[in-house]
Amino acid sequence: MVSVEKIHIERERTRKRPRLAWDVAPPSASEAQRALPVPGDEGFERKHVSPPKRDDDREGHYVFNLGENLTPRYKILGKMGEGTFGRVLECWDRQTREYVAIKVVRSIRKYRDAAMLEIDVLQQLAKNDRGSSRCVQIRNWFDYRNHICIVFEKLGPSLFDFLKRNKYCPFPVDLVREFGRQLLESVAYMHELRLIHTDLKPENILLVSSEYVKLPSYKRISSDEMQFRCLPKSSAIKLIDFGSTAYDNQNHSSIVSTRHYRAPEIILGLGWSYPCDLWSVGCILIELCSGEALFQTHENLEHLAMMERVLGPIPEHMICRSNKGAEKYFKRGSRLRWPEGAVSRESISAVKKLGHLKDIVSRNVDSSRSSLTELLHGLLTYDPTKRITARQALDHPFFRNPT
Ligand SMILES: Nc1ncnc2c1ncn2[C@@H]1O[C@H](COP(=O)(O)OP(=O)(O)OP(=O)(O)O)[C@@H](O)[C@H]1O
Repeated sequence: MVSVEKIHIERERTRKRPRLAWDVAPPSASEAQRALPVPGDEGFERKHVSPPKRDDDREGHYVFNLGENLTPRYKILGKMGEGTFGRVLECWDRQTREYVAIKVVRSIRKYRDAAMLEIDVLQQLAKNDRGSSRCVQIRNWFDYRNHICIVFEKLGPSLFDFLKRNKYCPFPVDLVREFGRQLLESVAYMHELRLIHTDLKPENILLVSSEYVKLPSYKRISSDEMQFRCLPKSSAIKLIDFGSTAYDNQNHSSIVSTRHYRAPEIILGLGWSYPCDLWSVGCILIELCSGEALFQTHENLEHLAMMERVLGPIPEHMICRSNKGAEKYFKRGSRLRWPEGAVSRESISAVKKLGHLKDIVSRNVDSSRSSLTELLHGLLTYDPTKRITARQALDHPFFRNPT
């Protein structure tokens, strides 16, 4: 069995291409159905023929045209996203008469194997779900022309898509609280099943609905030009992308997570477990409140320097245990080689620009400042053994006593 470790690619911040017109309403169900015969009809398969077999592109992606069939059952309506593993297509399911999102995995052995692991995780999540897991639901899967296809319920835009579309205007703190609560519920659910997501980030948190409202913004550029901001109509979210999910008892690859959301124990080579997801949640909550990623870096030493700027010194006991690769980031055993180890002046000023956690929160949040700061300190605790768990976080006053 090929593990996700083998296919793990250092996930530097490669922001996804924008989803295609996520805010444009899909064609109405009746419109899509009108053109389509009813499943089960005699000759159904003959009517909904698959296109002639074509070569995949150079990266092993399935080549398609809009309006074609992906097996006789699914009609391809559009492309919703793209990731390392494959492309996600919006399709019409002729059998269930619903829109679905189908991840068509690249026809490369390691991605096919990883997709089978993802299916296994998705089935575990579905089996134990009592309706409140807030993890995307798998509807079906099949192997089509050497591409593993995973059929999901169709969701809306990601929180990252939403922020981007809003020109990185932050979400109001009450909405961040709602997102945070649901995100932690899904993380708690996964951890109780002994699963670690390892790739939590705003791109992997999807709004359930694409509906939004457009409100005048309080910031006016000039007297005749009113700024607008969009807010989702519903705060319901679900977690996606279980392609990097690990079982607690499995052998782990040493590097996981997308760079900006990567916990210090991973960078220091100390090994990782459930707490790495909580670190990512901390980074995500700050990003939702401020509109931008907290640790905007592509490099380990700069990343650690940023952490020290926001959160204070890294505990000595963690530095002492760091692996050979991470030793070079420290001098005299326990002090960060900073700023002398910086690669550029820009890097030094990027670190300097960051403030303490408390100041970052104060700059971006009007109410619940102290309880949010306290929660974030719990999530962004360096020592993974002392970091709060998802259940403890859900019990925090930020969620229990909103002001
Ligand atoms: N159920 C869904 N409904 C709507 N859009 C979806 C759904 N699942 C995925 N998408 C879109 O497709 C994109 C890619 O999906 P996903 O992250 O699962 O792919 P991946 O290849 O595993 O990505 P990565 O490179 O991050 O591992 C998402 O960012 C999202 O925009």
